[in-house]
Amino acid sequence: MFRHVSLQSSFAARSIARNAGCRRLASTKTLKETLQEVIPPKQEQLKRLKAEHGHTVVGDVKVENIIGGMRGLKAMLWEASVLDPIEGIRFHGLSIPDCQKLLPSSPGGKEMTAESMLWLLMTGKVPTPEQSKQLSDELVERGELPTFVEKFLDSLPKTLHPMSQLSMGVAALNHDSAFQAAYERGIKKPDYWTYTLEDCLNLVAKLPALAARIYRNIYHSDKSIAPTDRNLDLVGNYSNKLGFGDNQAMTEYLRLYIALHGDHEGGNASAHTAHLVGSTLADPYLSYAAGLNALAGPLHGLANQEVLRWQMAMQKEIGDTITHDNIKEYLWKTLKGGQVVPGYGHGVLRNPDPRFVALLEFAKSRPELQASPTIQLVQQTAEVAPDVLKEHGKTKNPYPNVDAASGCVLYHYGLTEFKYYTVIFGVSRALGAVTQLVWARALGLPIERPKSYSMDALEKLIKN
Ligand SMILES: CC(=O)SCCNC(=O)CCNC(=O)[C@H](O)C(C)(C)COP(=O)(O)OP(=O)(O)OC[C@H]1O[C@@H](n2cnc3c(N)ncnc32)[C@H](O)[C@@H]1OP(=O)(O)O
Ligand SMILES: O=C([O-])CC(=O)C(=O)O
Repeated sequence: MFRHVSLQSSFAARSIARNAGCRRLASTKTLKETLQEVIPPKQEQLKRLKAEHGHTVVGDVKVENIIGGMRGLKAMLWEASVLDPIEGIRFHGLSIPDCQKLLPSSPGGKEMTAESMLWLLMTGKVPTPEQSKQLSDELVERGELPTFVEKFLDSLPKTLHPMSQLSMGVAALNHDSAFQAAYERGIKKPDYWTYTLEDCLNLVAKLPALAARIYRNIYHSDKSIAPTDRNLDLVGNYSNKLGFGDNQAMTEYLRLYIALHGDHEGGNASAHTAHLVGSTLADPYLSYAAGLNALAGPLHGLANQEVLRWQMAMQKEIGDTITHDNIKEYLWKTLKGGQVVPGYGHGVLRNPDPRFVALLEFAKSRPELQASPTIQLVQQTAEVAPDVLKEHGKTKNPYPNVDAASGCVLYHYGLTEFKYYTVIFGVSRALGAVTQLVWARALGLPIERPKSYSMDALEKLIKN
């Protein structure tokens, strides 16, 4: 069903893969040193594009784009990943299986680490295991929360949604923003990116402690949180702090989940929001807090919570004997009730989401997950829903997206509080959002300000 990989992206992937082989032997440069190396040629590329092609037309703007949520408009610069409607996401040209093969894992594990994905997104290069480990060590050093943020989180009511708590906690971290302080001192534009990088690394480093504290506060009233283990990677510590550190399979799943959800080009609502807010030179904490608020919508990241809620309701109604026919009936009931089927459809993808495929492959590789009724229901639903959605006739993409699968493994391993699931997505999506913030400042991108029209003004424009 998958279209052949485009020549350009397979060429990029082969060349990154070849270079990865060389670099593994050679480079011990830090992330910042690597960025100092890769930023100048990109700045030159942007200058060239502006000078030579500033007026080249690459698409039309139709009225349907304007009234259809800007769907299909080629209107943003985003370096780290590009989404193909059929084959899905590529990170600097690398597909998900490429990344699984090439990106370093943690000692004793098989899944790529968040640090190695962050390195790839930021630099376009595959890190050596030493570089990935060195970035882990750097993040561990930066990972403690300010005491006032801990107290602030502890004071919030348990009934406040975990995503609201995450967004408020991230916004509060701006108390110590290096970018904001430097801006107030009066730095020059070419220096913006280094202070932005400083904030971005601090943000990524502190997210596990922040997100785990929210989980423990809401769902485990004893408030005990594991201390940071300096030998572990970012996700190893996150899993520990959540209380799942003794479950190696769960920790590996979290590594895969967090690497895969890291970036999905620029136009998705969370990434775009963080980019838009960042374009005003609001610091990375405020920018990403805004992105998290977009992620908390049920048509976007919150869908992973909705999938489990919907699936539980289906299980309750159907009972123990689940067949394709009664799943089909439940799907029709949902659609006829005027609701969307969570975990299906997509703004850009027109094929099953390769992230959904990768997460289900993980489940298929472990016997205890294969036997899980929750995971079996996800698989059975994915066998039935596309035909129902095609017959329903509205959805442009009747196939499962990542949210259809992401929660079921968490649920099986005992993280059953599904209102928390989007927080894990929020820990992950920071990887792509902060990468763009660093690059937007390094490239000197301007404040975002598209032109809008009223319907009357649009009609006038059409007549003219
Ligand atoms: C990580 C992520 O954000 S992945 C997406 C997570 N979201 C979900 O899973 C929620 C369910 N899916 C949806 O609501 C949509 O498919 C979206 C929001 C993801 C994409 O929206 P769009 O780009 O507008 O989709 P599309 O162009 O196919 O929509 C056409 C129609 O089909 C409907 N439709 C799309 N997906 C579904 C679905 N899963 N179930 C029922 N109807 C759907 C739309 O609501 C729309 O109806 P309308 O004409 O009455 O307004
Ligand atoms: O790309 C989108 O619009 C939604 C999505 O899958 C993501 O952000 O991961």
